[in-house]
Amino acid sequence: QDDSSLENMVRRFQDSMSLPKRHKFWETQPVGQFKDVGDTSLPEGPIEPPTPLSEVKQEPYNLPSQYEWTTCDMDSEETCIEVYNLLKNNYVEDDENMFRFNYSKEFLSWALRPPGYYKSWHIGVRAKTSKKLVAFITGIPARIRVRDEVVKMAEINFLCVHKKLRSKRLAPVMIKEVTRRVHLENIWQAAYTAGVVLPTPISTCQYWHRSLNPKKLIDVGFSRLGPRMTMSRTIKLYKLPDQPVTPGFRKMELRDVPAVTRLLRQYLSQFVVSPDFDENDVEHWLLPTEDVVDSYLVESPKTHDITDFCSFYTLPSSILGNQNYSILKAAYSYYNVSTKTPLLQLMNDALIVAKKKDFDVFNALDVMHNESFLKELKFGPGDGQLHYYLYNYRTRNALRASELGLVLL
Ligand SMILES: CCCCCCCCCCCCCC(=O)SCCNC(=O)CCNC(=O)[C@H](O)C(C)(C)COP(=O)(O)OP(=O)(O)OC[C@H]1O[C@@H](n2cnc3c(N)ncnc32)[C@H](O)[C@@H]1OP(=O)(O)O
Ligand SMILES: CNCCCN(C)c1ncc(F)c(N2CC(C(=O)NCc3cnc4ccccn34)C2)n1
Repeated sequence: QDDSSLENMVRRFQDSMSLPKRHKFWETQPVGQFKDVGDTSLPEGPIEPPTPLSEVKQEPYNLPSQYEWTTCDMDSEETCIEVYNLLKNNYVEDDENMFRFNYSKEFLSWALRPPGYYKSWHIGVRAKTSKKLVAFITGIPARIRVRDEVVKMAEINFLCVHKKLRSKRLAPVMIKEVTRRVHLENIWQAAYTAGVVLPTPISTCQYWHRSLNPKKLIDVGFSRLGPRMTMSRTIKLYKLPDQPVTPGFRKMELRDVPAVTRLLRQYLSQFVVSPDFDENDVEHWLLPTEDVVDSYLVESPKTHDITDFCSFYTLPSSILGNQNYSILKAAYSYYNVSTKTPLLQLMNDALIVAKKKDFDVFNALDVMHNESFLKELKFGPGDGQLHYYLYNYRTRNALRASELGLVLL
């Protein structure tokens, strides 16, 4: 029996005995370790000091002999298609394998090319003979504030190993390689989220879903008909007005970038962890891009001040094995700011425009002030939890979801 299947047997046994899980890789990494949880003597901040650049490993980590590293040029349409197809067929699924994320090519191109991005952080693994892309991991640079410290970090995402190459310990090699390439740019911290528990979350959030097309959601098994509910009663329950109700509610435009940046920076300063966006970042991340990100603002009809902002990104899921539908069109709440319009009303307008754009469901995490509108706007709690992590940065203790002002894609 090769090592990995023995490893899997051991893991299944451990799980069945609910023994504390070993994290052979993560226990070697500068991350909060489970054994240290609650030890308030450990200071908040970097866990390890930077290494002198001359001491950073210059050559890539070793892969199994039949594979080779490749840098994925996301400016190339051909490479974008390869990355899109790898993720479409092998990326995150729900626990019942009914859905799989289907990030679009345009979305991936947007998500991976923010101001100051490094091509070398878009890392692929190919089979040497077929040249087939079989694994992927990405980093993008971000300035993340933790309390009063603004830290240059890498946001790590899109870790994916082809289904046929799972449980071969390829993921740790991918992670070490992206870590090495980030170190070469003199960056020593990272931020990432995952649906799985690893050493050690800085916070854990709950997903909430607001039905926009309840008939389709029930048909595909995303939701179930409530007790004592008929389909027509359910459709009526989730019905929304045809137009937003807030006077001055309109799409964001390029000319709004300075005002939206001021509004967002001020609003995000109240959270313990948040991005430190400048105007270039706001232009990239929040200017509307068709089928990728939508953003709206409220311009006071009287003063023409910009007083509120809301945004959501487009992340469809493939529906695995349903006769009538193949795609679930989902909107994910992104960054929202309310200073004059009640957040409840602002988010209801976001639901209205999302329904108008034919989204089936509007998802939101219970981060920032989202808790204040979720139940009232008829969101239901989801099955997935999202765990937030920092690499080589300890936080004093775990944060409440409402202390998080960071949304990763
Ligand atoms: C300074 C710069 C630092 C930059 C780096 C910062 C860290 C970035 C970290 C990455 C942030 C990613 C953010 C996202 O993209 S989250 C989305 C992750 N992708 C998916 O879930 C897609 C579907 N699944 C797969 O493609 C594979 O199952 C993956 C690739 C996830 C694991 O492949 P496989 O199933 O074939 O396993 P293995 O035998 O190779 O390796 C097993 C080891 O890998 C650990 N593992 C499993 N899942 C994850 C996970 N999601 N994050 C971190 N570690 C993970 C696991 O605990 C075990 O280690 P240990 O428990 O024994 O210790
Ligand atoms: C590193 N990037 C983190 C974000 C990845 N994101 C968006 C994510 N990570 C874990 C989740 F648990 C999750 N959920 C959204 C909720 C949901 O919609 N659950 C039903 C469902 C529909 N389609 C899919 C596809 C995959 C998993 C669940 N799915 C649960 N989202």
